Amino acid sequence: MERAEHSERPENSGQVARSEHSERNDSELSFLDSHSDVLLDERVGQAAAQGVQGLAGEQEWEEREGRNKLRHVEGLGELQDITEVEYRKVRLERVVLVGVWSSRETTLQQAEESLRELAALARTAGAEVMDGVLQHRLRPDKATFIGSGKANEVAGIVAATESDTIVVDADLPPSQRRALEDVTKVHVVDRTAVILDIFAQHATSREGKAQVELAQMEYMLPRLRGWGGSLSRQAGGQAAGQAGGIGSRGPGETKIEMDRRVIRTRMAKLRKQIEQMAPSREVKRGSRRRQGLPTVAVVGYTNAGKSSLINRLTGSAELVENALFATLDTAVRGTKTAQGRSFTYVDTVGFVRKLPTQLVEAFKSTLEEVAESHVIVHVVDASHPDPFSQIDAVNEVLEDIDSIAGMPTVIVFNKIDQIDDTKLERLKNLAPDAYFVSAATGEGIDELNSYVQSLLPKPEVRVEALVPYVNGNLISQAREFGTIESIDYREDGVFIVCEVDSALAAALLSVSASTEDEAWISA
Ligand SMILES: Nc1nc2c(ncn2[C@@H]2O[C@H](COP(=O)(O)OP(=O)(O)OP(=O)(O)O)[C@@H](O)[C@H]2O)c(=O)[nH]1
Ligand SMILES: [Mg+2]
Repeated sequence: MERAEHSERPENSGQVARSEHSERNDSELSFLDSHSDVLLDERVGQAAAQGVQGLAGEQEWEEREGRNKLRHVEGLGELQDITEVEYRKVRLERVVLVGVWSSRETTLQQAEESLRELAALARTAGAEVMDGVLQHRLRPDKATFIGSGKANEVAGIVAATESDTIVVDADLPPSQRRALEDVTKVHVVDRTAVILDIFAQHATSREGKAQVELAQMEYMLPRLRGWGGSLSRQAGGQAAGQAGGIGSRGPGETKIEMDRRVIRTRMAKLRKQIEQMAPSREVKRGSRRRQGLPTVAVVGYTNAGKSSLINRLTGSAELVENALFATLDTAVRGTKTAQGRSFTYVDTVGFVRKLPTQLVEAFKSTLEEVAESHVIVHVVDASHPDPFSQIDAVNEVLEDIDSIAGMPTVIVFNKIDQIDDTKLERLKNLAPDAYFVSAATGEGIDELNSYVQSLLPKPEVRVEALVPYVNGNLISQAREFGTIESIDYREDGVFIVCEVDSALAAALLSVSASTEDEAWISA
């Protein structure tokens, strides 16, 4: 009777969890406590949607449906309807992970690694991972993904661990998900839903939030029928046992239609909003371009240490977290070369294998930043068991950007403080051109820094000019945006030899006291 447990738990909250699961540490418990309120209503909603009959059974169900109906009668604003939709969103708590792998496609190690990554994703989304199982089979079962026998086994694990959700390490078609839910009697979500959930929790900018919400709705739309299926089954189940099921089916289906309409309207609105926000991003990038600032895009798999590395390289303090997708909006950090020339690092959103297609749009702003950069620093976690597969996953995405062909790229293995010399040597052999650093200890950072600086595009025009002291601002601009070859403070002005962009070259020449043949320009 894990069902009764399930719907009972909200009332009990964290207190019971503490005595039942004394192996949990306090921080986990306080984490649970802080979430229990939010989850309370969600759970009841999920229980209903999954066809779970709680202690109160039919009564509770009817009350729930009644509340839904009532909301619809009152449903004046979009907001209320969206709240209805909201409770269908993923809320993970105690999860069991399930993966299927075939030796035709991967190795056991890779499959395990993928499941471990899914565990990290689930934890980042706020779930507690109770167990993870892999099944070796040629291809997923058409009906239940893992086959009905294994599904029953998983149902056993779910019951034993008192889990409330199964997370499948794949993109699960709605029909398979429904069938698996039928057998296991708990909520089943897939990898995409988990990633979307993380993004939804982490997005901070208006544009980021809008993009993630759009992606979530896109994901949800074709799956609403699935939820509807559960509702109808619930009605059918009740009809079989007791009377009165049919009445709850109608409203359920109507609700789904309502939800769909609401979702579509909302999606259209979001698309418009995002469209309107794009120009401001373009303006920001444009102004950097106009200033002639070279840009270094730092890309890499999530949690590789991109933000840490930028902090190290620029002395800034960006958010660093041992969580996947800590950075969800691209951030630009200004810094200077050893010669005082300004350039910027762009911190980007981390990549992940099997990135939900719905999120590709959200990644576009990151990709645009990469496309407009001058140098790419590709950060890899050297301590990961299979760093090269992460490199491949990132390259797969980068390959779609046309303009990066031929762009200077540096592969940087980070976190070398975490690996032993043997592994370091092996990596160095496998990637002889790469840089090996530790953002944590600072090892290798200076070499990387000067190499990156040497890759920056050279300002295209060489100028010699005698700049009057009143035009001192031009000298500082030359320092900031160009490279100074020599500078001589004379009585009649500053004699400067420098390389700058053509606009600054023209400005320098126009003020230059060029009575003699001292001021000249060479391309
Ligand atoms: N030991 C060690 N840990 C590191 C190093 N660099 C980063 N980390 C840790 O790795 C984790 C991820 O670092 P971030 O800089 O947030 O990684 P990121 O690539 O920006 O991650 P996302 O923004 O989530 O994609 C943090 O816990 C860091 O403290 C390193 O050189 N050595
Ligand atoms: Mg980051």
